[in-house]
Amino acid sequence: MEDSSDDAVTTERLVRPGADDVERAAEAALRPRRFDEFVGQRVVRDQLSLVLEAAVQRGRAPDHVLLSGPPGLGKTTLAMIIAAELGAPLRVTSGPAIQHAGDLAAVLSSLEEGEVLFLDEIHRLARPAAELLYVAMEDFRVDVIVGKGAGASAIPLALPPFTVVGATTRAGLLPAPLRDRFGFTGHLDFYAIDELERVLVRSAGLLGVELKADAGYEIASRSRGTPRIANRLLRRVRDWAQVRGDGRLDLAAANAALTVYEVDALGLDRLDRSVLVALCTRFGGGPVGLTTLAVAVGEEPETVETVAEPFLVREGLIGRTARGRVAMPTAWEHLGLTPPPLSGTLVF
Ligand SMILES: Nc1ncnc2c1ncn2[C@@H]1O[C@H](COP(=O)(O)OP(=O)(O)OP(=O)(O)O)[C@@H](O)[C@H]1O
Repeated sequence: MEDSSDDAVTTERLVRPGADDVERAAEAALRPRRFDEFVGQRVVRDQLSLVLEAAVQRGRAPDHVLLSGPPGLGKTTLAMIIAAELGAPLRVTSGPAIQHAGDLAAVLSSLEEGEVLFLDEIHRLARPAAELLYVAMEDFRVDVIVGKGAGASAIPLALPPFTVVGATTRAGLLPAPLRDRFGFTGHLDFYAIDELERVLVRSAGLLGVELKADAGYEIASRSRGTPRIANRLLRRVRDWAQVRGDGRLDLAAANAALTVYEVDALGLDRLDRSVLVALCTRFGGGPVGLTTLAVAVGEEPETVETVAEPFLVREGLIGRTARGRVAMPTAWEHLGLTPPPLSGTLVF
């Protein structure tokens, strides 16, 4: 299939895990529709398919499902697959989209029997909406408030059975009573390189391009364990091959394209590298405070902390200590620098 929604070229960083609406539209064409197309996450997939199959056999709506994990790993995709496997309609909304409990009451009271309600970023639901939701999940009822002030009264409205699929990047932020209403919780982990290679082969097929195995490996290893990033890099390599190359997605094209887009062998981009370079060359590997480090790279501390650091810490390139950020031995190695004699000694 040709990718007609071409294409979410954005000025944001290429290796960010999240996506805006434009990019989500481009992603839609590559989204797996059934479990057998969904690569990796074998444990969650097996457990979930059992939950669904059992519910289908009983002719009942399955337990509510909570999916947790970092952005871009397939939570929305799984929610869509759940609805497809159940043959049920899917309603999509998100915590931030629901401003008031009344908004959620309106959604809930219009659900059809068996419908799947996907609530993205469920941890961002305001407390009154969260309270309304867990009553609805447990008792299949919403209390509709009629009137105002002292004369207001609650009229219980029965709801047909439905299934909530909640997605969150921060499961720990969910109020305990809401978390307890989910009969099944699945945690999605970062993907291995060979799994991302499979994602890429599938996506290349859907985009109607041939991806050479070595190019697939190269793109996968720069994709930070995240299918969304893998697909995004694939689209940029395809651009390069079309405009500057001979159309083939081979290793040379992958390397050249990812050099143009400044995504290095580990999947670090310019911001990540400038943090590492500043830490190693200007502060001798640290420890250095976040604010000082941010000034050195010309960014806000929040940007360094939330955009660059999570991956650098996850990859063991930098460490956070009580006295500030430190470069780990792998950071020096990655930059091709020699650490000073005492660096790597952590003082916690
Ligand atoms: N297991 C997978 N197999 C194949 N493709 C995948 C898989 N997981 C995700 N993708 C691809 O990555 C893209 C992003 O996935 P998805 O939107 O489901 O992530 P998410 O976890 O919901 O992210 P967010 O938290 O930002 O909403 C999808 O469009 C899909 O094409």
